Amino acid sequence: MNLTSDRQASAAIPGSQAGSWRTVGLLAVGLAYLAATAYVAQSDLGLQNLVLVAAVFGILAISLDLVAGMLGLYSLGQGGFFGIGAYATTILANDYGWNVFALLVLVLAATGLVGVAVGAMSLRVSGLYFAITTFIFTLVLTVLATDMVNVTGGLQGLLGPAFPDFPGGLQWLGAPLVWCTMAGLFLSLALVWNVRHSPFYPVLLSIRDAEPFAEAAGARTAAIKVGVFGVSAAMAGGAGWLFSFLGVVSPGQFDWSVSLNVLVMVLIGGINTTVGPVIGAMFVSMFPNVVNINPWLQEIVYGALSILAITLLPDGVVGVAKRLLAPLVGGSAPASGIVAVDEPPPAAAILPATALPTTPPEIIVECRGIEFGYGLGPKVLRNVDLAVQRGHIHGLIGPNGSGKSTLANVISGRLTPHAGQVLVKGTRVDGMPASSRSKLGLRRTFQAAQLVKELTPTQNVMVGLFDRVPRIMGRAAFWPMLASGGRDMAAMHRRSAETLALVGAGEWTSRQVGGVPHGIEQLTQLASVCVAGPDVIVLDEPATGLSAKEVKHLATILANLKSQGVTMIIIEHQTRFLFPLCDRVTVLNAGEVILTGSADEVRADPMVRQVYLGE
Ligand SMILES: Nc1ncnc2c1ncn2[C@@H]1O[C@H](COP(=O)(O)OP(=O)(O)OP(=O)(O)O)[C@@H](O)[C@H]1O
Repeated sequence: MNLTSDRQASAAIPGSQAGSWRTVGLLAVGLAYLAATAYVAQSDLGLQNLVLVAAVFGILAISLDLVAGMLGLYSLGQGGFFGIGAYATTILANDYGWNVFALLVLVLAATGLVGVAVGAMSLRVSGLYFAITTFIFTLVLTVLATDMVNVTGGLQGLLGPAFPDFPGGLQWLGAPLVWCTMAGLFLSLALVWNVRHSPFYPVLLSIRDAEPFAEAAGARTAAIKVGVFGVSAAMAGGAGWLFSFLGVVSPGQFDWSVSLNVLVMVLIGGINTTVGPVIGAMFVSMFPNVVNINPWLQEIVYGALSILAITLLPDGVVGVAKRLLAPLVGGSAPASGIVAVDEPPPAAAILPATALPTTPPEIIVECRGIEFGYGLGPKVLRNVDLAVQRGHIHGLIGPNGSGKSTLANVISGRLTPHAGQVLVKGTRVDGMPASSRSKLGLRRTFQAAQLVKELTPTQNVMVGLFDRVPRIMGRAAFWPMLASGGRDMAAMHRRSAETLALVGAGEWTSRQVGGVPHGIEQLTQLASVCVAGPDVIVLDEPATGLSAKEVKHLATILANLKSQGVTMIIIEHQTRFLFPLCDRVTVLNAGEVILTGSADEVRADPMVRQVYLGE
C-alpha cells in the first residue's frame, strides 16, 4: 500500500477547505503571542516574574499532560526531573562556569535519559503503582537535595545563575529571559499541538485505552511509552533549567507537593488538551498574587476552588469551553441506520488492491504442541496442534473455558506458550511480540471491542495503518509542518473512511465511538484490521451481542473477505452463523483438541455432540 503517493487525497479530509482560514488563525495567534511577549519583556519586574513563573509551570504542566493525558501515565516524577534541571544548571554554571546554553542541551539530554531509565523501570507497573514509583523517585531526589548540603546548599538552597543579556544591538527587545521562556513555552505547545494533529495521536490514545489493539496494529507499546516518558522528562528538565534563572533553587520547589500541584494544574485546565495545562498553570501560579489575602485563608480558598474545579469540571476549563463553543462551530450530523444490511459491500472491495491473494494451498498458520497455563494454575492448553490453510475460514469452537481465547492470544502474540511452536507463513513467531506479527500480515479483533471511545471510528481505523505508513512516530513532532504529513494524513483518513463504508459503517465515521451501537463497534474493529490489508485475521467471538440482522451482515462481510483470499480463524459459539462459513473447524475441550474436520463432520461427531452441543 503506497499511501505516501496519494496526492489527490487531501481534498478528502473534511474541513480541509478551511485550511487557509486555519493558517490565518494560527498566524494571528502567533502574532498576538509575539506582541504579548514583547510587552512583558519591556514591563516591570513584578509582571515579568508573574508571567515567567506561570510560563515555566506551563511547560512543566504540558510535560505531565503529554504522558498523563495521552498515555494515562500519572507521573509524580515531574518535580524530580524539574529539580535535576534546576540544580544541574545552578551548580554547573555557578561553580564550574559552564555556558548556560550548553547546559540547556546537557539538561535536556540528561533528564531525557534519566526519564527513559525511570520509565523503563516504572512502566513495568501501571496505574497507582506507576504513580507511586515515580513519587518515590521525586522523594529520593528531594532527600538528596536536602542532605547533600555541601553541593546543594541544603534547605536554604542555592542562588541560581544570571541569564545572559542580549548582545549590544538587541537590548531594545527587553528582558532576554522573558523571550527565552516564552520561546520555550511556544515550542512545548507546538510539540503537543503537532503530535495531536498527527496519526500518532490516535495510536497514543489506543495505547492508553486499548493497549492490545495498538499492539495488534504493530505498535511496540512498551517502547513508545518509555520514549514518550523520556521526552516528557526532558521537557520537565528544560522547565527546571528556566526556573534556575528566577532566583533561589531549593528542595521545597521540587518536592512531591510540586508534582501534585502540577497534576492539579493539568486537571483544572483540561487534561489531554493543548492549552489546558497552561491555563491551569496560570491559575495556580498567579492565584496568590491575584487573591491577595491572609496566607492561611488563601490556602483554604485555593484548595476549595481546586476541589470544586476538578469535581464540577472534570474536562477542565478547556473542556467546558469546547462544549460551549460546539454549537457555534457545528457538530457532526447524527447518523441514521445501524448497518447497511441490504447493501453488502461489493466483493473484492474491502481490502486494498495489494492484499489480493496468492493461490497455491499452503499452511499459513500452524501451532505445534502448544502448552500454556496462567501463573501456577492448571494447564489451559495441552499439546494443541492446529493447521490453518491459506484462504480458509477455520472455526474454533468449544465449551466456555476450553481455551479458545487463550489460543487466539498465543497465536496473535498476547501470550507466550510454555512449550510448542507457532508459525505464521513458515516463520516461527512464538518468541515475537504481538506488534511484530502484524508485519507478517496477521491481525486480530477482540471479543470485547478494544477501541478508543473518545475518538471517531475513522480515527480508530487509522490506528490499523500504524505499521503501513512509514515513520509515523518519527515525524509526529513536526507532522502538520511537513508536506508528506499532510498527504499521508489525507490518504490515511480517506482509506479509513472508505474501509468503514465498505464494511457498512460509513454513516458513523464522525461520531465518537463511545456513542455508537455495539454493532458499529464490531464493524469498526473489523475495519481497523481490513484497512491494513491483512493475510490472516483472528476474530474472537465477532458475533457476540449482535442482532440477527447484524450477524447476517457480518457473515456477508466475512464471506467477502474470504473471496479476496483472506484467511480467518474465527472463535465463535454461534455455530449457525459460523459453520456455513467454515472450511474446517477445530473443537477444543478442556484445553485439548478433540477433533478437526469439516463443519458436517464436526456436527455429526458423537463426542462433540456430547461435550459441546450437550446431546
Ligand atoms: N487472565 C487469566 N488468568 C487466569 N486464568 C485465566 C485467564 N484468562 C482465562 N483464564 C482461564 O483459562 C481458561 C480458558 O479460558 P479462555 O478464555 O481461553 O476460554 P474460552 O474457551 O475462550 O472461553 P469463553 O468461550 O468463555 O470465552 C478458563 O478456565 C479461564 O478461567
